[in-house]
Amino acid sequence: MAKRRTSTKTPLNSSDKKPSIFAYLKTRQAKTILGSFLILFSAFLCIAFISFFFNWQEDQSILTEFADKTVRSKNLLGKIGANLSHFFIYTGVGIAAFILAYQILLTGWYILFKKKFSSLIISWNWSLLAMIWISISLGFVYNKYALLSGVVGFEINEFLQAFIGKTGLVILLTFFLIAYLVLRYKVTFDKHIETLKIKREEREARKAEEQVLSKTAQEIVTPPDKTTEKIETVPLKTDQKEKSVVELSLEKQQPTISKYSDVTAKKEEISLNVDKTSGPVLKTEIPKEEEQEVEMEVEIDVAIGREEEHSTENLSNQLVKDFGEFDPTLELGNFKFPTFNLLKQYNESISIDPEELEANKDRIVETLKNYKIGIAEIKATVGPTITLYEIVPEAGIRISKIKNLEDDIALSLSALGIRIIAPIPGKGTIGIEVPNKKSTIVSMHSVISSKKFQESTMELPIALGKTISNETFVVDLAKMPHLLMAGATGQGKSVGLNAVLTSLLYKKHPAEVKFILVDPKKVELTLFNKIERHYLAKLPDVEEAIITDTTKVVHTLNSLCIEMDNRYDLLKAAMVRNIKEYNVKFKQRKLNPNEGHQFLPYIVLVIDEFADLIMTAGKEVETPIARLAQLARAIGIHLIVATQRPSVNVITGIIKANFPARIAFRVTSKIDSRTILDAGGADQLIGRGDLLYTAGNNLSRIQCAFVDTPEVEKITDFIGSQKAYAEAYQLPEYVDDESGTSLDIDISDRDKLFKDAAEIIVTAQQGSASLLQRKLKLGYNRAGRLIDQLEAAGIVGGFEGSKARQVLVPDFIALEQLLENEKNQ
Ligand SMILES: Nc1ncnc2c1ncn2[C@@H]1O[C@H](COP(=O)(O)OP(=O)(O)OP(=O)(O)O)[C@@H](O)[C@H]1O
Repeated sequence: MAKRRTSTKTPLNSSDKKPSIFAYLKTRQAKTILGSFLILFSAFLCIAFISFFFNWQEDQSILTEFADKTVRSKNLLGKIGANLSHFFIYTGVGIAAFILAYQILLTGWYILFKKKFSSLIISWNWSLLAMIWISISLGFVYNKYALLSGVVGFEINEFLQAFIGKTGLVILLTFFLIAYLVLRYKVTFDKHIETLKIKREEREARKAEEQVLSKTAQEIVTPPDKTTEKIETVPLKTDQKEKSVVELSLEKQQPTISKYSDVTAKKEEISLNVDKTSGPVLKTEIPKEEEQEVEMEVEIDVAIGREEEHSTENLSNQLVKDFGEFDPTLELGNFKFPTFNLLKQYNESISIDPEELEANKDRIVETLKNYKIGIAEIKATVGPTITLYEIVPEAGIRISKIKNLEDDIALSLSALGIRIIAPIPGKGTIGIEVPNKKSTIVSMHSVISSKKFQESTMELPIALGKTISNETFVVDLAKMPHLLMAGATGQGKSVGLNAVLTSLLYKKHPAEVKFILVDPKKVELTLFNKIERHYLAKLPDVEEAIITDTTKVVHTLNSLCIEMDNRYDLLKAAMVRNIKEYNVKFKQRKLNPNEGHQFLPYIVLVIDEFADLIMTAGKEVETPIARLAQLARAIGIHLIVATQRPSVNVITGIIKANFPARIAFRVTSKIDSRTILDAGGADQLIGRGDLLYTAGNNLSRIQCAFVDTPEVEKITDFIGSQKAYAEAYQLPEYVDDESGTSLDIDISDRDKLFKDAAEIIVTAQQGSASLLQRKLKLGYNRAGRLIDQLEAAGIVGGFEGSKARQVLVPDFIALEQLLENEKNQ
């Protein structure tokens, strides 16, 4: 039985293995060689053809003696020229063979200058038809000269005349000529009549214009005392008149300057109305700028022509112009983000107790003195729960010496949670973190309302809490790209998870992010049920969006893998590298939704109590998690995995390797700290949200923001009360081995679209459900069922993991036979 999976295989893969000769033929060099060859070959043919017309009779006798060196041909291009010409002209299509030479020249030109081949193919088709028509027509008109029509034209002529007679042949040839002109050059009778009409109107307009011009010229030329009658009665030819206007106006323009300007004004008017044929009359008079204007008009026409080539680009631009960029939030356009007042505010001003600071400083200095470590300088930075004492040791003191004294210093300060950082990276000082006697709560309100968070442009910003210097600490989950959270029970893990989710709820629209929540403890994340139709994603036909059951977790993880494969297919089709670029392209309407493209929300999978899952499901959970962790970053699937038990059999090597971002709350042993962070330190935290964060390099000590259950409830109520989507975001269906459909599917039980599906699969030679989904516009379930039925019928092979199934039927005929045989059984 088979799992239904979406394939990631594409036809492109096959092209990777093409022999290198094909790859070489696509190179510029090969194209230059081929293009040049064809152009020269066309010249060769032309010369041979022309020479053939003069020497064909003499050369006819030597055609059979091709191999004989002593026999010479009269053709300029020798025996090859004579033979080729004989073949194409005499036995071929006669004089029309020149069209062939022209087409070869055109092909060479197209190859050389990278033109589109589609128009070349059209040109070839038309040329072949023209060659046959010309050859038949010439055969009909000059049937005595076989050279003009060639044997082809002559024979077809004879044949047609025997059936339809001479008159019939004339009618037939005329019909083909009309059809050719109409189809190829779009010539129609009404168009022709219209052109004639326009031409007549133009002629009349020109006459009128000439009359105006000659009249005006006469006004300038003829002194007031002269009569105009004489000039009017002398009929002049158009060009004569043009000349006279030009010459006269140049000579005699001085006396009446005002009139001259009148003339130019009139001429300008005319120039706007008359057609291009009247251009020359005015050209000598038009000032240079006006000429440029006329030229510019032509250039504009050319530019429009060029734009049409980029039709997809234009279409998307046009769509964006007409409808604006695609707005994924439009369906929930009135959605309101939760307000700050839903979050509690605490007194968060850090109280500095100078006595405490002084006492701690004295103790540190004294302890170090006991070990003969002198201090040159000491500086304190007071944070919400911790104060950092930065020490600059006296010259000559080895840092490793201080590092080794960590436990002794902690003992003499008699305080829990002391951590020594020697040296502080990038600072050259040694840090000693000492917990404050009175810690300050870092509220979610303070971090969410901070400028840093509000103004962040991150994809998935998370306000984790505050640093030791009381700065809000914001990180991007999209960059992490997965997060591992661990800590002993009661140290603030659940609060931390809520802080992460709250951050995203305050910053991301339901269209932009979806959560998959796995909560084996069944109590921690239940509040998020209220925002199921806004923010949650779930498997189809599953009631509860929050997953508590191990089997469902396995199904969901595998379904996420399918979603991942699907998304990679979409990214590949869109030719982008990641979800961000994909969504930008989609918003710009450059991706067609009819081809399966859609706006992709980020998916955040949160697993609370990962240890529990690993204990019950082991590899079944670990494998898809590892796969997702390795591959899902580019397509916007991010994992947050939390566990109480940070032992190596829970946080295995493969998982750790793919979770570079880690958060450690307080743990009970150094070993646990090492398991989580690959470093000590988490065992020295003070709990209650005190955490160490690493993204693969430095450790940062953060006080996690505190958000309690009533606050989360208020936020989810606020969101839940707003208009939601019809249903939660649907993940692809996953059918595992046990629940898979039987392969003995009865022929009568087959889907209506079975035959269509079989034809699609056989044509594409690719057995994938997603192909059927796209082509037949089906849901995943139905496409999956069809694939099962195709497998049962022996049309596609079995399930092969992430690869597309093999197609077992090579072509249509074999498919027809197979289906026919089935019916007869
Ligand atoms: N950031 C914080 N600031 C202040 N107090 C906190 C913070 N985080 C947790 N606490 C305190 O610690 C208690 C336990 O926190 P939380 O429930 O998150 O622990 P946990 O690690 O999830 O425990 P478990 O694993 O048993 O669920 C909270 O009830 C709260 O009083």
